[in-house]
Amino acid sequence: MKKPPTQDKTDIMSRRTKQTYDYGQKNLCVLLDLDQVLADFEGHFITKFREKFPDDRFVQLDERKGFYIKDQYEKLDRNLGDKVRAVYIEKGFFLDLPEIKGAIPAAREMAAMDGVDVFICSSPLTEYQNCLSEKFEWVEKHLGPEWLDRIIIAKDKTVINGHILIDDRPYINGSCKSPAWKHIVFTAHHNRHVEGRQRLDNWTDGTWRDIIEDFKKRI
Ligand SMILES: Cc1cn([C@H]2C[C@H](O)[C@@H](COP(=O)(O)O)O2)c(=O)[nH]c1=O
Ligand SMILES: [Mg+2]
Repeated sequence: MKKPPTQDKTDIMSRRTKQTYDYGQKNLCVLLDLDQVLADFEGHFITKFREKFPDDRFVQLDERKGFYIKDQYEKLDRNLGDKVRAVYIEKGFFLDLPEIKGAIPAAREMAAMDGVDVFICSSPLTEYQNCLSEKFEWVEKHLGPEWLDRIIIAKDKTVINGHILIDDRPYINGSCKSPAWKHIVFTAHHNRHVEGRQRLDNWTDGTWRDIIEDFKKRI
């Protein structure tokens, strides 16, 4: 465990987070996914897909099943895969994602809680050219520049340290078979068929506070 700083309060790391030092107390480290937890990827996708390809078939949100939109559209028509991809690799797609209702005030309140550190943990598209910088821009625009230091970009979230990961992707696999975090599934249309998981259904009914308080007692 890191030793407490001697006197230098300008140390960059101590400004970034309520840093955990070895004072005998620990902060709860919460990892928040971005797409479909803070930002409405699926809703925005349908809007843009229908604008761009008005004559094509599409999947209503309440018929979504499975994480990858592309896979489900390809089952409808195998030519739709490239069109799906064209929608979310387009410049501006990630920047223009609307907020998930209540997510921004909840993230701010969570980050201000005593004994809690919050990070945004997001996977980029392999076609990163627009997506990567726009994720940073989105966070700056919706949460503010001070959150830029809290962004973790990782293709493989299993290697990231933290106590909780709130993420809509129901199965998060990677090279670490026993990730440090407990996965709380953030409910989305595509994952509502998945059973037997601890969930957070929304940011608006206040249940997120109970989850955080519960985990604070456990660390
Ligand atoms: C639904 C869906 C998502 N993606 C991409 C979009 C994002 O870059 C990541 C999701 O990242 P997260 O950190 O797990 O939220 O996956 C995609 O390529 N195709 C899809 O259908
Ligand atoms: Mg997600």
